Amino acid sequence: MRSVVISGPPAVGKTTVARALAGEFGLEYLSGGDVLKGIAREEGFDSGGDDWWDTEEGMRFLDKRSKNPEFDRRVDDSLRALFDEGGKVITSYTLPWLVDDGIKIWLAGSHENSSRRMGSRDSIGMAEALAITRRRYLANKVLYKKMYDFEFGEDSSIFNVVINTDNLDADQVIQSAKSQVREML
Ligand SMILES: Nc1ncnc2c1ncn2[C@@H]1O[C@H](COP(=O)(O)OP(=O)(O)OP(=O)(O)O)[C@@H](O)[C@H]1O
Ligand SMILES: Nc1ccn([C@@H]2O[C@H](COP(=O)(O)O)[C@@H](O)[C@H]2O)c(=O)n1
Repeated sequence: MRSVVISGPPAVGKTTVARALAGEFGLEYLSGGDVLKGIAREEGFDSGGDDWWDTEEGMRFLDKRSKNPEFDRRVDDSLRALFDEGGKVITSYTLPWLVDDGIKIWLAGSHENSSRRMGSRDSIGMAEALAITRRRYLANKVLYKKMYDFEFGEDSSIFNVVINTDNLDADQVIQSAKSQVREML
């Protein structure tokens, strides 16, 4: 069975959709974030919890990654090999630009909506969530341009499925993803 990759800006809902697709189609769910957290642990960070990326420690690791692309390269190399085995659903910022086959989903959404979602997931205020969303988005954009020469968030032409999540709740996004993926698996 083909693998599925889900990309999109921070806290747009990638994990939520990936888990739902895994359950619906019997795919194995893997998270780029979890692989990267494993590397953060090797680097001495205490990287637990869904909200870790949005903590001060998570931001420090983001700065470290910005200076050293090797962390991200290790994540991407291992995920690429797993993706090519088939039968996976993977959340990854970068994989859609790095693999040829498979189903590529882009979840679009404004920074404001991402921040609202991050705020309720991580129990932080809107202003702080907005600052974190922008910082994470921009740091990744710069890093991927430098590493792979693509413009994260600006080119949806490589995706098989694009869902604008701004006016949809999580269940509506999931239903849309399921019905489109069902046609392509
Ligand atoms: N369409 C939606 N509308 C409102 N809330 C949503 C929607 N999709 C997901 N959420 C909620 O938003 C929060 C962030 O979702 P999720 O963790 O799936 O995002 P993510 O893109 O995987 O995040 P990250 O980039 O930080 O790994 C969660 O609390 C989730 O329940
Ligand atoms: N090569 C990468 C790097 C990161 N991810 C995803 O990033 C999230 C955390 O990263 P931030 O830079 O935004 O703090 C994490 O949830 C992963 O989804 C990735 O997929 N691939």
